[in-house]
Amino acid sequence: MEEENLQELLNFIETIDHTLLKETSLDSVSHVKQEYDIRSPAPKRSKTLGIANKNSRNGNFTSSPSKLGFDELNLSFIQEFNEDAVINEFLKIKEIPSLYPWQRKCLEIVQNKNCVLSIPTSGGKTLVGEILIVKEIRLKQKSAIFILPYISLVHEKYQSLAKAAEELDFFLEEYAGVKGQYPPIKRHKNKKSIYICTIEKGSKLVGSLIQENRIDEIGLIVIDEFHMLNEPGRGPILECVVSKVLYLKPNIQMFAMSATIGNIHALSTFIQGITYIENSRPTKHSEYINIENRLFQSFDGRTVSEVFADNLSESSSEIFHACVQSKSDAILNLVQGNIMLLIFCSTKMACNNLAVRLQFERFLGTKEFKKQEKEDLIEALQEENEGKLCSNLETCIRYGVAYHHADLTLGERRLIEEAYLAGTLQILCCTSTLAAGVNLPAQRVIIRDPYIGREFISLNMYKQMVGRAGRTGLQESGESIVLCKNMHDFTRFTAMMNEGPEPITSHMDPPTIVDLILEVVAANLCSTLEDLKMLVKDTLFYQLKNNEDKQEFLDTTFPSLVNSLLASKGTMLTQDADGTLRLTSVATAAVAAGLSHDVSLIVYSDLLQNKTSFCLLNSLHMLYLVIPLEYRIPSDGILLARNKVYDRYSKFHPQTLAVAESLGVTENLVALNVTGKLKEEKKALLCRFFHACVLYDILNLDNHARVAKLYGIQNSHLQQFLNTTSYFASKVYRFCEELPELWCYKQLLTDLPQTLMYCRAPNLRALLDLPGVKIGRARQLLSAGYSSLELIARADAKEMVSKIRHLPLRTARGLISAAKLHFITEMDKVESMKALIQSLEKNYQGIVKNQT
Ligand SMILES: Nc1ncnc2c1ncn2[C@@H]1O[C@H](COP(=O)(O)OP(=O)(O)OP(=O)(O)O)[C@@H](O)[C@H]1O
Repeated sequence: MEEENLQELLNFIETIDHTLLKETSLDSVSHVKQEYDIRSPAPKRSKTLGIANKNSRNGNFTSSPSKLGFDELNLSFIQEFNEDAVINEFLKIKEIPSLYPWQRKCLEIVQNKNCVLSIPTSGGKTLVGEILIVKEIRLKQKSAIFILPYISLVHEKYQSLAKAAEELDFFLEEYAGVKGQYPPIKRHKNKKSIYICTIEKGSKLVGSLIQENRIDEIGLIVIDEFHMLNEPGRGPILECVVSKVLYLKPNIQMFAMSATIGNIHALSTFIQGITYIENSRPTKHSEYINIENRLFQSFDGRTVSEVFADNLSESSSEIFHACVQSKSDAILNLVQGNIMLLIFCSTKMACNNLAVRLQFERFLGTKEFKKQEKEDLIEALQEENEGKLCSNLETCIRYGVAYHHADLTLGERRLIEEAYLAGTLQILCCTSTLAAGVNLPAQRVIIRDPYIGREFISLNMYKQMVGRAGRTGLQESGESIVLCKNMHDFTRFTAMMNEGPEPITSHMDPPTIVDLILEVVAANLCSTLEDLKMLVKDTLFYQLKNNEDKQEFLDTTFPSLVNSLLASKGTMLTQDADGTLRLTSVATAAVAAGLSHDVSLIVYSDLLQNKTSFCLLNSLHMLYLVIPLEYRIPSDGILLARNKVYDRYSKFHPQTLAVAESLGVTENLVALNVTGKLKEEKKALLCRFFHACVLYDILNLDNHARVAKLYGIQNSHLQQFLNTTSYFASKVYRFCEELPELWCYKQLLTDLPQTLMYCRAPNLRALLDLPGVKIGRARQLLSAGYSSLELIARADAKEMVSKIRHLPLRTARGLISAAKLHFITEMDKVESMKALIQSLEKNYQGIVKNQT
């Protein structure tokens, strides 16, 4: 018993964030708690008061009679368990006056059922998901998982829920990028958590909870953007989450939200729930299409009718004038006035060119508007980028215009988004990345031409873009205009509208279904072929087949797929004599690391191969191991300029040259690379090696801009490369942890993921840990005196805004709440540790007593 406790204590101590312990003593934690209104954990709730328990899924939340006398009852406590009170409390925190009628109705109908909610973009669906989560935590005392498609949205959600978490006393746990622990930390004092996850992390989280028999800690899974099922990469992972939960049949409600989709009923059949469709939007949206000097309007989102001079409504007259009556380019007329405008362009280059062009069209007075705020933004952007800022962007900003696309770093994009929201910028020329990943509103949305790159726009993406027009709380109405350059585009576009939303398909075909098989065998959900067949029936992939194909799949395709996993010399699965399926050690490691089966095989053989010739002269070979697969292929990933690579090679330190030599990278090869006359295999070797060199230089030269210049890489691409590599390194590390034959790598890779993640500014690591804080903002915080999370948690939002240039009040409040939450989470760890120490002491005293 003592040994177990001791081990538990040691494990626990391992999980403690050492930086925090260094930074914050126990005393200072309690100090912050007393002085800065960090709530103590809620009193433990007595079961005798009839708090909903496991059986509450049937929708009955009646309290069982209290064993306490009336006098002892705390009335506010009872109110806390009243559904309306909980909703109102949450709405108050979110500063939302009341629910829309459809939201109230939806909450009534959904109750404990699985549901797919479909409503046009910005209709208010996320709020319904959030209320369900808060109800789950407050009324049913269960934790909840919130799955979102992008890291940026996870950060946004974290910040928007931080205040509620602080006031309503629950934990927010971030599962995105390198953040998130599996299985999750068991929280002390019965406090519940909202796990805010990306799709991949959410799937792993659910898997780990099933494996540890802890899945009943979760009462609700909310999935935003459910139509992501349609994405080849992440769709199958999302499908896996749902199928695992359905197969297990735990007491978990699933609430999936989506913009309008074609086969919504197929999706609600898939999650074994109801469909809730709402077609109204809280704000009015006028939808226009322009072709040459003609204007069309759609009133129902499907059909279009032409707008003529004699049937102009008040709202359409300005657009009509801009597109039809004026002789100049429609876009130039549409950008006049002081309105919030998003202009979607098909390429990054088109965004840049348009932004530059528009600045000349803006009337001179715009330069004076929010002049100081614009200068502050420029300074913040320079701070983000080691003092540099593209001169075009700088000039555009002075006219209230900016571009926004993937060539900007995440930090730059965030600063531009904040400036737009604060009204410092009025026009953003952006690519589709903004429509999918960020919640920015607009009074007018213009689609410059209906393409994304060279592809014709999809209806789903179009709806996402125009959904930004007219957001609740900001404007009463919004308008969108698609500018078609020729009749061909116009016909194609209107035909697409007419056809209506595309149906969702499943991408979980046989190669990807293997990962599901491995996951469920690892989690002990399925152990025989028959179990697996039952599970497969719970996939969308299976359900979308016709009856004949379903039978063929179950009888032939699927069994032979499982057999192939057994047949390949037991690489992934083995089978006992009684038919029980087991994972091989490599497959177990792949599941633990979150690597797909095919990638894990490549990584495994690569690691074994490198073991025999590992060069320890410096860290270059180690970095070479964790280069993500997409950066090992010359045509993918960041393209390193060939001549720059040669220059860099010629200046390498002899030790680096020795590592190169040991990996087969010779001077001859690098010279041949300049001519481009290399075999694919050799090109791949150089591509991987020089990507490792980029990392090596970043870690040693400590100047990102210089490294970017040395290799001819864009700063934003360099940052993306670092993030991806850091994430991949964390997977490789986890993979090695599971396999004894890879023990040496485990020691070598221990700190690498974190080092890569924070290498741009290791001194800012604590600040960068706050969701959504990028390097520029962290530097600003530091120079304004907010050098630690403790100082941020203590800060006053208004004072912070006055000290930091270009910091919206909303962002400051979010930062302070997030910092406080950090301390609340750390205090929980400390309290668990204290409880463990007390139990150890008690046991030890017992032993001493027995011995004497
Ligand atoms: N009942 C309400 N009253 C006032 N504002 C609301 C209400 N419901 C939602 N909102 C606000 O409307 C905006 C859009 O709401 P929400 O994010 O829930 O919509 P959504 O349908 O999820 O949008 P998207 O499709 O972009 O994800 C938010 O700013 C939200 O706070």
